[in-house]
Amino acid sequence: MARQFFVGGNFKMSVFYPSTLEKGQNGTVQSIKEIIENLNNAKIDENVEVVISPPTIYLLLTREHLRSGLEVAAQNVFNKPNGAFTGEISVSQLKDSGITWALLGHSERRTILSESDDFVASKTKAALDGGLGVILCCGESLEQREAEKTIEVVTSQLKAVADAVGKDWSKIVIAYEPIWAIGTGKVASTEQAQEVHKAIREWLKKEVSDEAAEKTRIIYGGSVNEKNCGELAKQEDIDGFLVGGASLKPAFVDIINAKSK
Ligand SMILES: O=C[C@H](O)COP(=O)(O)O
Repeated sequence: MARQFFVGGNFKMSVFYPSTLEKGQNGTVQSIKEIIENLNNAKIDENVEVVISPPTIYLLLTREHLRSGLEVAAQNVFNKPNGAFTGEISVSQLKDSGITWALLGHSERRTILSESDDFVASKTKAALDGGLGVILCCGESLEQREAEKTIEVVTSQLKAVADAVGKDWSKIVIAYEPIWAIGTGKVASTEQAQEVHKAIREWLKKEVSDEAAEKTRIIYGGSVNEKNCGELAKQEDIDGFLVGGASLKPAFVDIINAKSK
């Protein structure tokens, strides 16, 4: 069964857009409007599922201006339904605002904010229970890769989620993002990426179900750009991309259309 190609744009804290800003600045309301307008006017392959993830403060603005058919993801969500949790945002608040996805387990949150596998898993469960789709990130550090622990690290991150959510992975998209490739310009080779994606699919088959292995989209993230996306998109187990820096540039559209180029 063909899996629908999926491309996510993770803006992180930035809304940098080359035509409006100097590099290093975070961007403005005007910058995000410009990015959205570019996407709204672009010719996008209708077979691709596109989800963009702006900083929290711009979620509503993005949803309001982005054309229908393109979805919006929060870069985080809390694992409790309501209460006194300063600074957090709930699943129901996202749903109420028309935000249909959450991006969870990004390595920047795992490392800088010390999010554990179990915490990521509990947030994934809360998001799924509340009806959101989840882009679930996993990936190894350079040290772990050099110690040949890549598959062990990635599958243990995924196992924590399987323990929490069980067998229904229909609303999870797995983003494999080797930490050493994020924002470094060092993209994983097509062989390196395909090898890990294949191993993740085998893990899904063994630990979750045949159906999850067959249907779950496994996307690649880490220095994806308009030049390297074509070869990566041809790999059997690469079902799309999670794009950071390049999602803030007009060429993001070329990455979205990588499969049909
Ligand atoms: O979530 C996206 C990844 O961290 C990749 O970021 P990057 O494309 O800037 O390397």
